[in-house]
Amino acid sequence: MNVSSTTISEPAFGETLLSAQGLHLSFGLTHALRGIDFEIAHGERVAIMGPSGSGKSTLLHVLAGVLTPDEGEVRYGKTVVSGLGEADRARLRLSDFGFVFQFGQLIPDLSAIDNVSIPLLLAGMSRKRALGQARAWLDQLRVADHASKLPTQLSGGQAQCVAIARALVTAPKVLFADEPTGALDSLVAESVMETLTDVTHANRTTLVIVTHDARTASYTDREIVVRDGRVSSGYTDRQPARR
Ligand SMILES: Nc1ncnc2c1ncn2[C@@H]1O[C@H](COP(=O)(O)OP(=O)(O)OP(=O)(O)O)[C@@H](O)[C@H]1O
Repeated sequence: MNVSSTTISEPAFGETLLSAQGLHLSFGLTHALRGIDFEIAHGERVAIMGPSGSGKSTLLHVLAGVLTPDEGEVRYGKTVVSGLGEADRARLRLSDFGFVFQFGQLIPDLSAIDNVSIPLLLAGMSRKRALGQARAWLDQLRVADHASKLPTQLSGGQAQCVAIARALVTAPKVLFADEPTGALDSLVAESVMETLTDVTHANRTTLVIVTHDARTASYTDREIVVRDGRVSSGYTDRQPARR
């Protein structure tokens, strides 16, 4: 069972799924986004890169409908996300988007498998079924052996893989990740990125990842570089380090 109710009629693999047009956003006197345009295709894995304070996280939040731009438009399929009210954006995030953060933000008192099953239980799935699906995702993320451990008993990389499993368990169309490897040492970061890009590829999940780390970005299909709230030097297309 897929708990997500698809909000959009899904564009074909490779067609535009998410687009930003003329995005501007200020926080008081800080003009964080100063006119951002790009498109992301269904199934693409994209890294948003740039120096500290350039607007990467703000852009991710606007794309995901957490923040609304002052000017411009975010489209997800045919839906103008930036035109939706707060409640509709919250519904869209729950049904179609998944989120991973720098620190996994697992619930400390719950085992890995219970953490992963939470979104399914909240969506009304039976506990038995939710645990079965959670275990399958832990398996895909290569951490099924650690299912019964508490977050404090997991390594940083294992915890991040559990957090990714939790973000994917509802089968989101887009996974947004903000510095998912930022707290990991470089070898562990590579292993997490390899798993993350393999799993999103296998499930045809579009991946939008904010990172300032070139090695992390190298696992994606394309980089969008942001400087001073603008997309700098167009796009960098390349073959990802791993497929
Ligand atoms: N809630 C907020 N209130 C005020 N200013 C903010 C807020 N969020 C971001 N900013 C400002 O907007 C600009 C862009 O911030 P943002 O967090 O998007 O940058 P970033 O590229 O993600 O930085 P980092 O790599 O350091 O996380 C910065 O000048 C920041 O101080």
